[in-house]
Amino acid sequence: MSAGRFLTLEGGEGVGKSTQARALAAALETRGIHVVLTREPGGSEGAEAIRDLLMQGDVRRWSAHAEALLFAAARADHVEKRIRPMVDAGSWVICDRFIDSTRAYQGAQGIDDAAILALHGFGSRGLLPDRTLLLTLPDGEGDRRAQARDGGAADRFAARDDGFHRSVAATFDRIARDEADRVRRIDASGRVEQVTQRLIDAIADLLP
Ligand SMILES: Nc1ncnc2c1ncn2[C@@H]1O[C@H](COP(=O)(O)OP(=O)(O)OP(=O)(O)O)[C@@H](O)[C@H]1O
Ligand SMILES: Cc1cn([C@H]2C[C@H](O)[C@@H](COP(=O)(O)O)O2)c(=O)[nH]c1=O
Repeated sequence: MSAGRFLTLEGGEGVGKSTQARALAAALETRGIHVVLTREPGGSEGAEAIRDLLMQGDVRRWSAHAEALLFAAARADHVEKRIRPMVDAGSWVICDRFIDSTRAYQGAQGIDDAAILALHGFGSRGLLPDRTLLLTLPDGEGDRRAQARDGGAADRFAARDDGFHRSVAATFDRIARDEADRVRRIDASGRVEQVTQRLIDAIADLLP
């Protein structure tokens, strides 16, 4: 049995993470790899229940600190109940968002990066992906795609202002610069199949 792998897709709203997670899963399955597709917040029964708490309601429903704890709790359950067991069993787990989203989004609300990583160390034993694929688009393009998809109905996070989303993008960029071994920036413009090929190129060294 070949080794399991843990891949994450990251980026701002509407850049194509869910579309590419599905396309990458299909491409890997054609190579005979067993793939588990999952997402955050959510991915296990307990984490999906926490997702409902996080995604619904007023923008100010939770304090920034409470929100960071809820994301960490959801991830701890997801990692223990689903991600680690599936990777240990030899599957490739593709997760739509993970710890870097917390660093970017909760970081944009003033939560310190070191505190987020400390919570991750405790809750999820510091699990990091084998590769993180950071999808990038020119400013405003992801928003346009998301609005075309949602018809203007935004969740608690997407509804925040441009300054918030600029801060999210800047943190993703910083993480990609500082952790270049793990994180690859992927141009998400062009046709879906072109973007998928860029993702495959960015994990070529991990393929069996
Ligand atoms: N390469 C592409 N070109 C044009 N449209 C695309 C492309 N990839 C995805 N889309 C469309 O853009 C919209 C957003 O894509 P998707 O839902 O995959 O993004 P996302 O990053 O997962 O969004 P969110 O962060 O809001 O969950 C969808 O309507 C999708 O069909
Ligand atoms: C994992 C994670 C997510 N968020 C935010 C980012 C998005 O606005 C939503 C998730 O919506 P999606 O359509 O499922 O991508 O939640 C966050 O703030 N912190 C996190 O750790």
